[in-house]
Amino acid sequence: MMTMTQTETLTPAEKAHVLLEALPYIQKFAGKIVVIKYGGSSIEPDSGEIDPVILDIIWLKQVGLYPVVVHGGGKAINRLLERLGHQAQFIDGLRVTDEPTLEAVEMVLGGLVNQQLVAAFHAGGCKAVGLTGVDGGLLAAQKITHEKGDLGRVGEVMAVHAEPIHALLQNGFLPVIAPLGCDEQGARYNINADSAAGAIAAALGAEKLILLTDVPGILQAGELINQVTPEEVDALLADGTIQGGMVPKVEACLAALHGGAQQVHILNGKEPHALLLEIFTERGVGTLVHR
Ligand SMILES: Nc1ncnc2c1ncn2[C@@H]1O[C@H](COP(=O)(O)OP(=O)(O)O)[C@@H](O)[C@H]1O
Ligand SMILES: CC(=O)N[C@@H](CCC(=O)OP(=O)(O)O)C(=O)O
Repeated sequence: MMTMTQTETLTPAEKAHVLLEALPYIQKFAGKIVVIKYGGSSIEPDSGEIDPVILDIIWLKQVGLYPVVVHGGGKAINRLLERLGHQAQFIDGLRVTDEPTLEAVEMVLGGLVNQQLVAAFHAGGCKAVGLTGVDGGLLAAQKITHEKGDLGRVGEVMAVHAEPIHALLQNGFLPVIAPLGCDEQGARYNINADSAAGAIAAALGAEKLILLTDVPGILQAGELINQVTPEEVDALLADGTIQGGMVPKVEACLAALHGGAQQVHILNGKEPHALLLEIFTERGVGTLVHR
């Protein structure tokens, strides 16, 4: 966040310029849906300060965009599992989820992290409503079959029933969605948050999907890749440049593009106000995944 000292170094004309520079972007994006995935690696709950990411999202909403937040919480789940003496295990960035792990996942995603975020929005003067993909049948899921092993209660999104999101947006609420889902028999699943965000962005035909994480974007030999096509993503997956938690992220980007989202970005949520800089200035940050 810009401090008083920093803003005082700008002349009044420079301050006005900063505001005016945003005008065409506000005009372009007002009324449009922007799905923001807030990664567990960049969420720092209870840090004592208002999170700049929360402020940015409130700003987007205030100037007429329709943000939809999908959150992760992988690190917080790991912390709870550690306290319970349960070992966390991943295959290609997806958590192997046995029954006790599913309980921990539901407590952390549907409870702790979701409510921390909703409360933080509330403190910023923004009406947010927390829900999971189980609520209103939002995320219809089925068990994932993975070639490298049994992932247990991990689901893939088969359909998005977006009515609860539209109902909240139409009534002025910011949806804050935890990535859980269920099937028609009522079996509940742990869904990777990037995958959930990609499916939701596709279903909403979002103007943008923005994945916030703890790295500047897709890196190759330590260098940021500014723009990448689906074909280039396939090559980066095949040669092992993209691994671990970045795998579901790029797959979510491709699914969102394929499903009709207009622009897809991966940004560093720890870079102050990366969201505002990406949407409201000419300065592109992070990696743009484009057709
Ligand atoms: N090519 C790559 N570029 C950037 N990050 C990568 C790449 N390959 C693997 N990663 C890993 O992916 C991580 C981001 O995924 P993840 O830890 O799941 O974040 P989040 O919790 O924000 O979803 C990075 O911190 C990095 O360790
Ligand atoms: C199946 C699966 O891996 N689910 C994730 C859901 C949370 C998540 O994706 O959180 P981040 O975005 O912080 O990584 C998990 O259990 O960690």
